[in-house]
Amino acid sequence: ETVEVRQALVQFLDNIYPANAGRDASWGWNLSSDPCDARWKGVDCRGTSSVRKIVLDEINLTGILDASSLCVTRSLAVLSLNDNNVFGNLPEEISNCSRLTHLYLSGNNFTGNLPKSLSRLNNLKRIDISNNRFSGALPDLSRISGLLSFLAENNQLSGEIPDFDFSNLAKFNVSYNNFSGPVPNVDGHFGPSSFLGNPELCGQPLSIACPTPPPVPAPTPAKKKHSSSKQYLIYSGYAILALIIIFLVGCKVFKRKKHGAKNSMAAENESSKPSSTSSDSKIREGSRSEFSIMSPATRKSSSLVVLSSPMVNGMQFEDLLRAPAELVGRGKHGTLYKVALNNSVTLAVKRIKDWEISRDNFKKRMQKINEVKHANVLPIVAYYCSEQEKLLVYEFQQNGSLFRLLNGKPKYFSWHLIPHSLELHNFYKSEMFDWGSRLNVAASTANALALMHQELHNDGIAHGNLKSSNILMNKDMDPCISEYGLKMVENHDEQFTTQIESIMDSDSQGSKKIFKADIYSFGVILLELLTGKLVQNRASDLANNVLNSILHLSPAIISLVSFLPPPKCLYPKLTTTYQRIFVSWIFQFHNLDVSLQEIGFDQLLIFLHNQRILDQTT
Ligand SMILES: Nc1ncnc2c1ncn2[C@@H]1O[C@H](COP(=O)(O)OP(=O)(O)OP(=O)(O)O)[C@@H](O)[C@H]1O
Repeated sequence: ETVEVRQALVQFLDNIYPANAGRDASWGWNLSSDPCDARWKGVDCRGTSSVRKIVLDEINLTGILDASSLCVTRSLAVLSLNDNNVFGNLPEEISNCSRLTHLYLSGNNFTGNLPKSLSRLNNLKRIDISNNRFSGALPDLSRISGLLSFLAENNQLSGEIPDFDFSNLAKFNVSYNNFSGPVPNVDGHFGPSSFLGNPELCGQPLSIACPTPPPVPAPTPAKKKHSSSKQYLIYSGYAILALIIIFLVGCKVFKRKKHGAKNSMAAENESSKPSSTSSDSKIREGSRSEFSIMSPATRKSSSLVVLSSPMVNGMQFEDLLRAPAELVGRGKHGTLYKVALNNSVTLAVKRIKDWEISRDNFKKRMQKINEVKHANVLPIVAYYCSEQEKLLVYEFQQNGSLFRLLNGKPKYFSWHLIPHSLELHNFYKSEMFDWGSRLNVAASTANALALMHQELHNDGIAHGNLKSSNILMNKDMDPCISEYGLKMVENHDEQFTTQIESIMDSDSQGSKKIFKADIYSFGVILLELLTGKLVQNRASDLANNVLNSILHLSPAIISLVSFLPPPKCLYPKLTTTYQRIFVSWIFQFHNLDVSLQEIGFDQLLIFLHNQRILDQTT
């Protein structure tokens, strides 16, 4: 180890076990020896020259955990301090130990909140903080997609239990804390013993039923994130839809009263329409049927445009209004409802929020998008636009999204391409989302994106919000890009844009940025496809775990990714940058210490194969 690491480790031990507290000189842990060569007590370097494990269990440590010093040791994967008397907080700086896979702090006197930064340790597989005095809410550890165990019993933690991915957890225990609210859906994976001793916790698998929530009025934007309960979402979905329906039906009744029967559905027939604005005319020219739900005076501001689609041939707005609707989810840019029409067609209706776009521009935009067809882009079935409301209608895709595929509801597939460990590999083997399928998703999405970009470049319409939940799997399990063009460049958050600029050549201004943002986002999807891990916090995950390591890559290694489809079928700009990211990610992700310069391509493949990293592909 370097002198800097040695110094930092000595500092760490001085803080957690002060020299005057009776520590044994034979332990090493001094500046004159190397932690690996001299085998410092509790240090394991596993045949390499860098510290991988520090295990200091049951040795009466009586100080504080100095994470700033500890995490100078970048290679640290396992930290175990079980059954000591370590006190104070778990510091935010623990997130500097970015390769940490196992964190065992059970049986100490830790106090205070768990640091939010814990959720950035996305290599973590096992966390044990049981039998301490931690308090406050849990950070959102559901972001750590490879987590196998979370043990936090016998603390003073409070708030609601976040929605972990319980299907992936092998061990989970939060008993004897102060958690409140409903137990998240554990899908039968864990019994009551994991939750006992939290007096304000309710719902399955505990025997205390939760109070039934009263029907909730339409939530205001400020309230929207406060509920995590599925039931609440469903109720509020019904409430919102009921309000929309009442509003729209009210408008229709008003229109009928005022103008008599002649206006009621006359506009349904295109030929019978009165003259309208140029944009309305354009829409009719494009073989669409359009009908209004407002009085003629406001018709322009509130019409459902049904685009030509055999699936909903003859669908009328009333059909949409009458059909039962279910709230599927709330995204950053709106709410999605599943609407079942009575002719067994199921639609997805996206209600977009806070999009300040004029009615005409919205229509033109939808029209342009609709003109470009690609088998891997989900077509818009219909749209609706008024001052207050924008709705987009798509065919509902029963097979869910790529996000879901990768994040593992077993109903579909496992999220593991490259198994994190043998146990998980075997567990999920039967329903693997195989490498070939992933390449198909990557190539089809790239081709579709390339075409959309090419055709819509002059109009400045990029996707704007490309991510794995917007890649839907159609009935043949082929990917379809959904919600193309629903976000404009000015809506991008600053951090995201800065991140994009830092990795792309910075020749672009204004609307070009959003095309680059798509390419960046596509890279994120590739990473997720390759690793099976979510890249949720784009800025930090990518910066910390991926992009930094590109700098250390030997160009020869790039050829490793020859298992990708031929470059011509991928979007050309992706080939170099993302292949580099791919390879570096493999190394980062699996904590591999190999000298990239010294190892040849063939050897590398064998090495990765032996490490069970490429066993899907080689
Ligand atoms: N046409 C569709 N068929 C089936 N599921 C869909 C369809 N469109 C979206 N979904 C799914 O519904 C859920 C909610 O979608 P929504 O677009 O509202 O959220 P999001 O994609 O997470 O966020 P954002 O608002 O940023 O796009 C997501 O899981 C998404 O994959």
